[in-house]
Amino acid sequence: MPHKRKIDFSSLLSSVNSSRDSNNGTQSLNLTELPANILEAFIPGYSLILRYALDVFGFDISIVLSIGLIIFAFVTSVQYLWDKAYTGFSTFCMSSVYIDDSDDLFNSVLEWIAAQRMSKISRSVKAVTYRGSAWEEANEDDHDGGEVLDEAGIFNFSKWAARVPPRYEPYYGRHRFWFQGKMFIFDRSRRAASSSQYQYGRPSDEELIELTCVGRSTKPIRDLLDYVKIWSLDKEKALTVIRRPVNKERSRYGGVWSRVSSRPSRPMETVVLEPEQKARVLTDINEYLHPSSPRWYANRGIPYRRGYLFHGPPGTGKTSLSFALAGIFGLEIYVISLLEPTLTEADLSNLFNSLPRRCIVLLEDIDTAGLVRDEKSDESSSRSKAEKSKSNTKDGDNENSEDGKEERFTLHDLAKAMKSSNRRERTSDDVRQGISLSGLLNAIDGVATHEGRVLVMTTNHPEKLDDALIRPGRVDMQVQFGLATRVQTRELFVRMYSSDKDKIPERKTTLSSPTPLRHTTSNLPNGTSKPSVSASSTSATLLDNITSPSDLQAIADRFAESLPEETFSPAEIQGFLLTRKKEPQRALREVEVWRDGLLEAKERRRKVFGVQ
Ligand SMILES: Nc1ncnc2c1ncn2[C@@H]1O[C@H](COP(=O)(O)OP(=O)(O)OP(=O)(O)O)[C@@H](O)[C@H]1O
Repeated sequence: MPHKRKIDFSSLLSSVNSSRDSNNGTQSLNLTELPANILEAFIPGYSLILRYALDVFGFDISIVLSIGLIIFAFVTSVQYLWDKAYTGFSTFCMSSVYIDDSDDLFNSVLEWIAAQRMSKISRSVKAVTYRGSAWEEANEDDHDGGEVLDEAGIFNFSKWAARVPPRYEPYYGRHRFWFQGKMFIFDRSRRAASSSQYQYGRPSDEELIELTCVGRSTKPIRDLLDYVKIWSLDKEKALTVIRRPVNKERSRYGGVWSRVSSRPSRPMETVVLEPEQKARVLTDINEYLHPSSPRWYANRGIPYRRGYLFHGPPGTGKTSLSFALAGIFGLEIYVISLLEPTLTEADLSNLFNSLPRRCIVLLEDIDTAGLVRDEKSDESSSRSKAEKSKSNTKDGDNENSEDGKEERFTLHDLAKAMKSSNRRERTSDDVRQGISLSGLLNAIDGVATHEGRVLVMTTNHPEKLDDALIRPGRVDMQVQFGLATRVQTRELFVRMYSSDKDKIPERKTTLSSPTPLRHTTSNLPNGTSKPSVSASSTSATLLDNITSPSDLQAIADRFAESLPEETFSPAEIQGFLLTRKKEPQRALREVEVWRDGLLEAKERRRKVFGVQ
């Protein structure tokens, strides 16, 4: 029989036992004495409980406690040793890459991880409510609203949204996963927010992802990140990312960009413009963005920047073309409103200096921004503007009316004028304090860090702009947008009644226009490359008793003939068609009534505002 071995805890318990008399004169303890001595020190009356349990149940709980204590000590020391060994191993034999939550990669990695098996089988995941954009929710042809329509056939958005499952991503902590035969560790952690970081009025914690792999090189992780970037790009390749300056109420620091959304890239052919007009802009930007251009500019000492001024009445496609350009060239679009009251010149300069290598910066409604020079230069610039305004009237078009003072009025003009005057009343003082003309010019000219960007400024009133703002070098090409011509009206009609599956034939567009463009003036000679913009054949959707695509074309012709040339903006025509979006025949029937009503309303407003 093996002899039961006594454990010598004498040194451990010497302090506890110092007051205790030893009956047999030895310091050795048995298992029952061990917890009694220790627990006695922590739990007053423990020996009484022990004796009571022994008397009543005849069971010595000290044995269980002793064994428990030994197991606990064993596990703790193994864990301690393991941690030490792991720390040593990871220090010398593992590599890590950290990704901050302010980086785009953070979301890409999270999304990729969420799509992996590891997130599906993990027992510790974070559920994130899916907040997709409207366009992600359904296709146009998903007509079976079945369960989300109420008895009256009304679409209920809450019901619809409730059907979208949440996204599951790994929770904070370490998670292992395999990629291309290698093991990686994904560690997501959170750092307490500093007082400067606010989101929705409360401090927002910062998050960090650590990707680790075995080996002394980060190459496998870099490969993984390359893969994730391409995965993410493939997913988003049809999207245009839109960024705006971070709202100062959310962050103490101004002059920082944040991603507001991404939306499907606007196909160039959905912007109805003169093909030559599009071609000229496309060719110019295409040449500018070519990888060999920076060297070309550098060799000639020219700052590598390109600026465009899109001007014309409201609703004629200036913003639409900017987004379509971003889509076609795969650029992100950075939108700045100079009317933002909290925007300072320092912020503006930071924003420009933190632009990526290639992007489109969109400065909208630049004329309403209340940019001012000192009074002297104001006078001289207004003189020069008056002269320019006169010369513009020579161009005719829809720019100015007979007396050369006011523009032709449209509903959009009216809305815009009211909006602008409100804005001016509300913000002119703020803006004067915030952004001056020289502040904007400094930001645009800036240091070399934002070379490579495409600057697009839009305005309804180019004649109000200071010459300094639109001089060559700051604005290299001006593009004038006009009210809808008959051809454009026709195109808008056909596009409206064709489904996504159908391709609309675009009027032939190549990137280099052989004929000079009436509406476009370029300050620099144009490019050489001539990639072509696709023009495909079509069939239109059959709607509203239209039996063939040629019927649609015929109706479109009649529709276009019903509207006077260059009187309505594409936005106005689109607005009319949208309210009859599945009924081309009805649109044709009702267009004359709409036309007369709108002309009358414009006339009335013209009289009220005393505009010719
Ligand atoms: N040339 C066009 N081709 C296709 N759609 C157009 C065109 N012009 C305007 N639209 C439509 O009208 C709406 C407004 O257009 P957009 O915002 O591009 O006009 P804008 O000229 O930038 O106006 P604003 O000067 O008021 O900012 C958009 O929904 C757009 O689809």
